[in-house]
Amino acid sequence: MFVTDLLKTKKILVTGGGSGLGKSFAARLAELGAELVICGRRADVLETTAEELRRASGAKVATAICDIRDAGAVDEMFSRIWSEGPLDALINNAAGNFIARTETLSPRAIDAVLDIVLHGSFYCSVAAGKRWIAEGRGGSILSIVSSAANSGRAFTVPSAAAKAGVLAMMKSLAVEWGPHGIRTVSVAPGLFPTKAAWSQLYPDGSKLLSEEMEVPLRRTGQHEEIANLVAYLLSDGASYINGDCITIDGGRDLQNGGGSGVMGLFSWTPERWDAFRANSRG
Ligand SMILES: CCCCCCCCC/C=C/C(=O)SCCNC(=O)CCNC(=O)[C@H](O)C(C)(C)COP(=O)(O)OP(=O)(O)OC[C@H]1O[C@@H](n2cnc3c(N)ncnc32)[C@H](O)[C@@H]1OP(=O)(O)O
Ligand SMILES: NC(=O)C1=CN([C@@H]2O[C@H](COP(=O)(O)OP(=O)(O)OC[C@H]3O[C@@H](n4cnc5c(N)ncnc54)[C@H](OP(=O)(O)O)[C@@H]3O)[C@@H](O)[C@H]2O)C=CC1
Repeated sequence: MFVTDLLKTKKILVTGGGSGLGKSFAARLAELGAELVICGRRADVLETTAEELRRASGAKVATAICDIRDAGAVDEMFSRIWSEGPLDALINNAAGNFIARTETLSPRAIDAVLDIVLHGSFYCSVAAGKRWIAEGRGGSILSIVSSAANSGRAFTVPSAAAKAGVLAMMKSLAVEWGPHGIRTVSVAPGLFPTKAAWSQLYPDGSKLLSEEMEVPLRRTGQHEEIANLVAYLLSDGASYINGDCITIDGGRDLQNGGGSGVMGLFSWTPERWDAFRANSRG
């Protein structure tokens, strides 16, 4: 659907690009000619993905091991990237999330999500923006948020709050950094199956409705569909889109608002919650 060199001159950092949706974004951007850097905490995951992408597209794909909760590590990563040439775009995709009753969350559990999603996205955005501004060059920042940023969402409250913070940051920067030629745009995905999201958010018994019935189009999203949107938004064709948030969810948010997708969780017993906690990542 796009010319094959749509992103040929672009160098793009995808945080959390080693797995899930970030990996699918990286694969599509590489196919369209972009040079990539993917970052995350797990070296083996990053290397395996980078090798796969290089083999499939012939693109230049670098990896950076970085915990984006650490502001110093983020700045070092950006200095290393810049030493080999500036970025044209940043995708704030890395995230952490899990279902829990909010009253049971420890401070560390709250911080684990807020630090990755809100602070991590903030550190990366500033690390990119200050370099672009100092050099008098433009750039684009794309953040993956969620419709919970607008509506809130029961049982994933730190994620909803953090995504709302990211969305406010993106809208604010659209205005503040627009005069520097820096564009921001957010994407709010609906249901796009990934191993991590499904194990952390949708264990058996969490839903009253089948996934398909939550979505007016009666199916979950395909990674290719959101990857194409991301590619377009980072291309020169989208050069006048600034500060907006695009929802891509088959109409799910219009049907469900912020709450009905979690109704199954209201009937969970404390034992059921303990069993989920014992089996979840982290
Ligand atoms: C249904 C509809 C929804 C619908 C919702 C739809 C909205 C979709 C929007 C977003 C979707 C996504 O983000 S999907 C992306 C999902 N991907 C991920 O989550 C991958 C990355 N996740 C992670 O790395 C981990 O899960 C995470 C806990 C966040 C960070 O790991 P760390 O190793 O840094 O942290 P840990 O040391 O293990 O844990 C930190 C603290 O968190 C606590 N903790 C960890 N898991 C916990 C859990 N399940 N319940 C309670 N508490 C938990 C630990 O006990 C620690 O607290 P103490 O015991 O006090 O020390
Ligand atoms: N899948 C879906 O249906 C939906 C997803 N989203 C959003 O889409 C994005 C991708 O989610 P998804 O692909 O499902 O989840 P994944 O867990 O597969 O992806 C998250 C990525 O972020 C990385 N990451 C997590 N914490 C850190 C950290 N502290 N520092 C650096 N990297 C980190 C992980 O790598 P590592 O663990 O190696 O660090 C992983 O590669 C997220 O922003 C999520 O909120 C929103 C709505 C729905």
